[in-house]
Amino acid sequence: MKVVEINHPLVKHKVGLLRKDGISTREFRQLASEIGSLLTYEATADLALEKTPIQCWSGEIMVDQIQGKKVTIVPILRAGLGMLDGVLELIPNARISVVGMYRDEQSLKPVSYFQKLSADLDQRLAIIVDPMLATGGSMIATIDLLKQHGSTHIKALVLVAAPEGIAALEKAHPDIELYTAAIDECLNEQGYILPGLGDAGDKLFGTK
Ligand SMILES: O=P(O)(O)OC[C@H]1O[C@H](OP(=O)(O)OP(=O)(O)O)[C@H](O)[C@@H]1O
Ligand SMILES: O=c1cc[nH]c(=O)[nH]1
Ligand SMILES: [Mg+2]
Repeated sequence: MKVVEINHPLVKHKVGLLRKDGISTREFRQLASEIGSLLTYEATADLALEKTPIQCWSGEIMVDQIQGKKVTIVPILRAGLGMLDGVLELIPNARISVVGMYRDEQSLKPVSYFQKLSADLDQRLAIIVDPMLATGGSMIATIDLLKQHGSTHIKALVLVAAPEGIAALEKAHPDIELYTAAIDECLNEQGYILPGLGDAGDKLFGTK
C-alpha cells in the first residue's frame, strides 16, 4: 500500500493547531477543511490528463483536461463531512458517495447505517475522506463496500493515522493509497489515537 505522510510546512502547522485542547468548533472545522484541500492537492498529483480542443481567443488550441469520468468523493459520516468542503474547493465538479459508519464504543467494530453511492463506480477514482484512521475498521469496511460496488481505484485521505490502523488497512487493501497529514504514536485502551485529536466528530459537530 502506498502511504504518504504529507510533510508540507502548511500541513504540519495546521495539524499542530488542530491538536490544541479547547479548540473552538469553528477553528477545528476551518482547519479540517483546509487540510482536506492540501491532502487533495497531493493525492491528485498523478491524475491522467488528455488533450482537448478548445476555442481560445487566438484560435483553436489543445488544452489539458483530466481524463475520464468525474471523481467521486466519499465522506464517511459524520466526521468525514468536515473535510468535504476542502476537497470540493479543488474538485468542485466531483460526485459524492455518502457512507454512514460509526464505531461501536465497546467492540470498536464499525457499524454501517447509510449508503448512497455514485453510479459507475468502476469508472471513477474514489477519494474517501475521514479525519481519523484509528483501528482502521471504518475505513476497511468502507473500502469493502466500494469494491463490492465496482471501485478499483481508491485513495483515502485522513488527518491523523495510527500505526495500528495503517497496518490493518495495508493487510486488508494493499492496492489503495493512503494520504495522511500525520502518523501518530499509538492507540489508547479505548481505541483513541495518541496524541491524536480526541473525538473528531464531536469537535466538528459541537456534540458532547
Ligand atoms: O479506525 P476506526 O477505529 O474505525 O475509528 C475511526 C472512526 O471513528 C470516527 O468516527 P465515529 O465512529 O466517532 O463516528 P462519527 O464520525 O459519527 O463521530 C472517525 O471519524 C472514523 O470514522
Ligand atoms: O482518536 C480517535 C479515534 C476514533 N475516532 C476519533 O474521533 N478519534
Ligand atoms: Mg465520533
